[in-house]
Amino acid sequence: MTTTQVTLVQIDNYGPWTVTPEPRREMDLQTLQSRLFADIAQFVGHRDAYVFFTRFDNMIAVTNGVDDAAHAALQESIGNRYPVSISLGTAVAERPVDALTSANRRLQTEGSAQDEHRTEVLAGEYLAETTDTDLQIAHFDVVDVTGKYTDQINEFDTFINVERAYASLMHHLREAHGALSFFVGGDNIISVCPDLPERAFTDAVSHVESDVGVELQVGVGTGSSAHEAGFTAKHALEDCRRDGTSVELFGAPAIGD
Ligand SMILES: Nc1nc2c(ncn2[C@@H]2O[C@H](COP(=O)(O)OP(=O)(O)OP(=O)(O)O)[C@@H](O)[C@H]2O)c(=O)[nH]1
Repeated sequence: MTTTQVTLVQIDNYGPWTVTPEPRREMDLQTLQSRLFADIAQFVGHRDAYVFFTRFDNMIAVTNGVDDAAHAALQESIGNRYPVSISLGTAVAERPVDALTSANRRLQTEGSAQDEHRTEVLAGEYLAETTDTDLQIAHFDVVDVTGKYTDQINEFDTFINVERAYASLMHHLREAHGALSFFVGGDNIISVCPDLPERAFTDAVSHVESDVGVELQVGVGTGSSAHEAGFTAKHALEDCRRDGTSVELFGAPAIGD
């Protein structure tokens, strides 16, 4: 059984800030958002956690093994260095979407994302201990994106194909299994999953191919932290590339072995 600790990162009262005293230059907002993401990624990455940029004003992190003191330190450091502050809600559940919903609710019950008095909320629960099977992470990518898209058609049309595959996959895994999937650049999608069998990934790949005509491959890993699960998933994806298979589970014997 998986146990996912999710942290919702929300910039406090960001909407009003972006237009006060008048609308701010868009590239200044983009710079702030991407630097904030980079800072948070570096902070949690050093603790073997993952963070995904999602909408940038809200980011979703998988923080198994990261305790309340570390969350408080991150919040304090951002507050000291940025013109905005962040609130953090954390929760633990078997299914990633359930952990996120609980984490989110902790902030929602404290007030609105656009309430100037609701700032630097730090509310949550943290895993007391971790085990090697707490997290299952799947790393998907498009089979031969370079040959089929990048070297053939213009960048925007390549982007449309990758985004359509992402939309199809994220909906399918969210509805069927309560998994959370994130586009992470290039042709890569990382899914934080509950404990799923190989069949679920075969079905997901088939679903995307029949839905939007994009062929995916996926490596699946497990671990006590997002880094550990994600890193084994990357190795499993290398097995797909080497063997021409569409699904590989790290450590599972290959069919025919
Ligand atoms: N975030 C992330 N991006 C990656 C990773 N590996 C590759 N990419 C991105 O994906 C793009 C395409 O690389 P590949 O997936 O290796 O290329 P491909 O042509 O699809 O080749 P195959 O995956 O072997 O079918 C690269 O330009 C990178 O932007 C990774 O591990 N993480």
